[in-house]
Amino acid sequence: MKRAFYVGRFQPYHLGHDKIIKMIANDIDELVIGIGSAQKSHSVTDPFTAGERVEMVKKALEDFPIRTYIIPLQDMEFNSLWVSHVKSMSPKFDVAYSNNPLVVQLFTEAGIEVRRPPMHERDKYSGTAIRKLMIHGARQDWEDLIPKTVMEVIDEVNGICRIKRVAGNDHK
Ligand SMILES: Nc1ncnc2c1ncn2[C@@H]1O[C@H](COP(=O)(O)OP(=O)(O)OP(=O)(O)O)[C@@H](O)[C@H]1O
Ligand SMILES: NC(=O)c1ccc[n+]([C@@H]2O[C@H](COP(=O)(O)O)[C@@H](O)[C@H]2O)c1
Repeated sequence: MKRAFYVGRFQPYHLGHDKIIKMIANDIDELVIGIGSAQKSHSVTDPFTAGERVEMVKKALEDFPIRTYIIPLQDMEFNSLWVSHVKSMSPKFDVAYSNNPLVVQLFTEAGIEVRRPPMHERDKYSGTAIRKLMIHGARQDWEDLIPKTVMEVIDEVNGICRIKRVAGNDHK
């Protein structure tokens, strides 16, 4: 039985994440998804709470073929202690998947195997690009970039109004 770990901020969860997570599922038996920077919300770079992001991921993976665990992870001041923090919060895992250079470095130094999944249409599927469109674009500019269930979570919490307000734009 092979269990993997995948971490992201998921601000918001988008179809790039979805494609990669579904690809990872072919190689492993169970997946732990870490919701990174769990303490952050209500900002332009991190608009959604950890709870909202848990709901996004959970609903997006409703028909996922393997068992998943979703765990919120707060950031720590000490990068050198982060892997211990992750290990204490997560079910045990055998391999980590990430493209974040710091995450790759910290896991590698801790002796944990890291696999780097390919990027899927990164110009389109990027949290930063999607948040920009949410603030400055029309709904049709970004709604096809996230799963429908994620859109429903964002609507339920009035997320577009929130991100526009914290960005200082007129939210109407
Ligand atoms: N289009 C994509 N294809 C494959 N992997 C992706 C894609 N976008 C993000 N990832 C990966 O998913 C993980 C989680 O990323 P994260 O939640 O920060 O998304 P992001 O789109 O990079 O967001 P942001 O632009 O806000 O940093 C990272 O390892 C990241 O490299
Ligand atoms: N010192 C720390 O708290 C530490 C170190 C490495 C990664 N992280 C977190 O892991 C997540 C990595 O996700 P991304 O690949 O989406 O950037 C982020 O939330 C990041 O803050 C935290």
